[in-house]
Amino acid sequence: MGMTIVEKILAKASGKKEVSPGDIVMANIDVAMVHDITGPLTVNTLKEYGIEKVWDPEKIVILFDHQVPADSIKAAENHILMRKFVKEQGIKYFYDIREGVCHQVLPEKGHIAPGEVVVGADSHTCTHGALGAFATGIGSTDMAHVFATGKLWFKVPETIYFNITGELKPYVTSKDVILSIIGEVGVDGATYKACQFGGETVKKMSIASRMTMTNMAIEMGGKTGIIEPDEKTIQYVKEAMKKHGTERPFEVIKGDEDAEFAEVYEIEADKIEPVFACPHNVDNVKQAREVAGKPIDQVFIGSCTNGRLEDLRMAIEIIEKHGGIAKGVRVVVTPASREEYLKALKEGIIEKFLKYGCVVTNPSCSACMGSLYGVLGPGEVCVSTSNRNFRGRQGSLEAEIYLASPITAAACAVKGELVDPRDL
Ligand SMILES: CC(C)[C@H](C(=O)O)[C@@H](O)C(=O)O
Ligand code: SF4
Repeated sequence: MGMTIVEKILAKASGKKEVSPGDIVMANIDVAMVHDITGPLTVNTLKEYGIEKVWDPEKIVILFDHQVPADSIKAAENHILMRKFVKEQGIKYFYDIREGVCHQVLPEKGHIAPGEVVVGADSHTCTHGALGAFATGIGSTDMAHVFATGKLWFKVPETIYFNITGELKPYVTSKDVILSIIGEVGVDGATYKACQFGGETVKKMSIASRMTMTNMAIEMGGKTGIIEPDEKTIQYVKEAMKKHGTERPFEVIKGDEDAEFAEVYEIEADKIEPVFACPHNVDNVKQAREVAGKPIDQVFIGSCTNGRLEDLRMAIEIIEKHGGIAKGVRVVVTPASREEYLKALKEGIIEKFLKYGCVVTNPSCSACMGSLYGVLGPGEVCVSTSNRNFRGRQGSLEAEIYLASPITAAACAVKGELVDPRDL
């Protein structure tokens, strides 16, 4: 019997010819990432166990993105601890406060390649599956095991295949596709399963749009999200490696023709409409027209889900076309990384956001998780391009968050209320 892409990657990483769902394997890790929030616990756990040297200082990536620049004494202390660790261990790839959100920075700097096993102490590590890697979020203490040994055990997950075909309608993006899928599957419908996205619609998508989809696999319980690598993937990965001096050989792994899936969903792209994930769960998905008309206070455009250049471009186009944002609405824009910020700056996008009265922040997680900027007060309503709308995610437990695409979010900023972008 054939194997899926995930089974093949895990078989290779654990030195086996074949694996099946449910098998327990000990896999070699290619890339291990921690950030400023999860790193300190990993480091302290290593210390507790008396581990003096990490297994490979070139395979660990340490990055500060959640509280940057430090937003409290505690955050500054975490940064100090991690910088010291980086020095002591000779960690080769360390990105201090300036580079942006880990799930954008790792791919753009060439740290992710097809066929690799990537673990990150962050739940949205599944994003990297967009490049054909097996990538999953793990806890800080599991990460200490990885730092010490370079290995981690996995139960080989079953795979759900989402076959997406047909043309997306105007104003409908990959975010509407993934939100619609989560609405159908439910927040725990894919628990411990690999969510594989394929079909002609996915093939046509940019790498950025694909990342938006794999990013949210965890929001339906998925162990990972993954897309088989194609020419676009290989070109993206090679260019990123070349630009940043991270070149290394990699193997393009794809699933077998006769691979077996636990479930197959047939998704017709042309039936998908602009949607919102309504408070307070990601699977509470409604068509934009069903909830239109509700006044909003804030719009957040950014995050590892939708803070890339194409997202910023889509958003500013809508705002510009309609001559600006509604009075009384705050719009917070956070490019996902310094590189994406610079590209947007060069294209004049940042200048336009500023001209229309949006607040543009440094690349970070801040507004996405309500830590430093863009915190919501009781009763406030926010449209966010991020991936979570849980109670209290961006501040007050009494605030409401509606998740949407950058096009829909921008349309809401223009109108000052929830709206379907086609009805502006
Ligand atoms: C702070 C971090 C551990 C967390 C995660 O793992 O996802 C954050 O990135 C988030 O999106 O809520
Ligand atoms: S941008 Fe948001 S979802 Fe992504 S890693 Fe940061 S806090 Fe988590």
